[in-house]
Amino acid sequence: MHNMCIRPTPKELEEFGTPDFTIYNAGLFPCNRYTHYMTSSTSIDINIARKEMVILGTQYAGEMKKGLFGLMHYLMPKRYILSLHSGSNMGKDGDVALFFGLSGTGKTTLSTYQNRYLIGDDEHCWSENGVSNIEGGCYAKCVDLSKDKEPDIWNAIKFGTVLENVVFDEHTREVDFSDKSVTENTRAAYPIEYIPNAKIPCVAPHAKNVILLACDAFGVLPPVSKLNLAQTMYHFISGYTALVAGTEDGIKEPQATFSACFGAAFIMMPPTKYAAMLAEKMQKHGATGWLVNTGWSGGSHGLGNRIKLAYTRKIIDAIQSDKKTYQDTLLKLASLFKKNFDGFTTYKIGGDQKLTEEIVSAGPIF
Ligand SMILES: Nc1ncnc2c1ncn2[C@@H]1O[C@H](COP(=O)(O)OP(=O)(O)O)[C@@H](O)[C@H]1O
Ligand SMILES: C=C(OP(=O)(O)O)C(=O)O
Repeated sequence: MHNMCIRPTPKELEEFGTPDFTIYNAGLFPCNRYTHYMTSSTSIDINIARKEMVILGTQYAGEMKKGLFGLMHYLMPKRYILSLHSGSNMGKDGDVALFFGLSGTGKTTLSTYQNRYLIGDDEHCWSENGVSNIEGGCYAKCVDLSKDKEPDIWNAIKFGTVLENVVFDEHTREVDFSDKSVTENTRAAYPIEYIPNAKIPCVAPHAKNVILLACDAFGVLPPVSKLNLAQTMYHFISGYTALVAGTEDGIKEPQATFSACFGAAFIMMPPTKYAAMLAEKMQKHGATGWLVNTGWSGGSHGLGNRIKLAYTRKIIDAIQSDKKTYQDTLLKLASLFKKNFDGFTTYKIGGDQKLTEEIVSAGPIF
């Protein structure tokens, strides 16, 4: 957990005073499952008034960071700051992208990219001043991690990184990232500065692209869709993905799920409150919404394949590429179509003029 927090300097520690919030983690000690409403031997309890969180019956580091994230979803909107379950990165020109998505949809993988500055992989705030990371580190899934596909995450696994639930050879200490015998949810927790192009401090201007990630297991969602503001809100409030084997226990086959604001477990107020704040910020700062499918194509899970990471990266590159060149080329080609078709508009196609008009209007509209 220390790795994933913003660590105070020795000077700041001297003047630290009383903590704002205290986590009591007794992960080895189970909760009493016979307590009213308790469904397992694991419990995570937050008392906002007492500013305390108690964790029982789980040693998963994710509960600490995500527990505090829930708290931020309560505290930040009260200060008119929007809390976001998203990754974020920034291009060389200062263009910021947010990657919303449920666990396993690609927030960490896609925000960590050698061509762009990493702001953070999971928990952000969007205020009047721009986007900022809540955390000081990343929590990457490392099941089947490979140097070729995710070089930055691979290289971040060095002295000082904590590997959780991985299996390794006790003699050589070599990790087998393909071994899922403890769980599929193997993790690497590292300070954000272990990613070479992380932007420190992790603050950035307002977002230009809001990318909603969905890992669709039905194979019907297009790889990418451009959304207008209303569509962005629709998908933000819906929070669709397929749960894949990984973070949540008991998921063997992908299952469709909807989790409001891509974080139903963390939000403390009605989803529409966060959606209204997001809409206002997107409008004010001219951000464009996108829905990117990082799941299956060519058929549902079992028939088709998961879209290759390299293709998703190219799609996201294209979203953020020079839109002016694209627009100019589009207009050029559209005018060639128009010029060519002008020759046909003097003919009557079919029985009456109506059909001709319909056909002409089916061409490019400027
Ligand atoms: N097309 C794809 N886009 C993004 N991730 C993919 C893709 N195909 C496979 N993956 C894998 O899916 C996982 C995504 O996990 P992660 O980035 O940690 O998600 P999140 O941060 O949203 O929980 C990684 O293991 C990644 O290698
Ligand atoms: C840490 C978590 O988030 P993510 O899987 O999105 O990294 C989690 O959901 O347990």
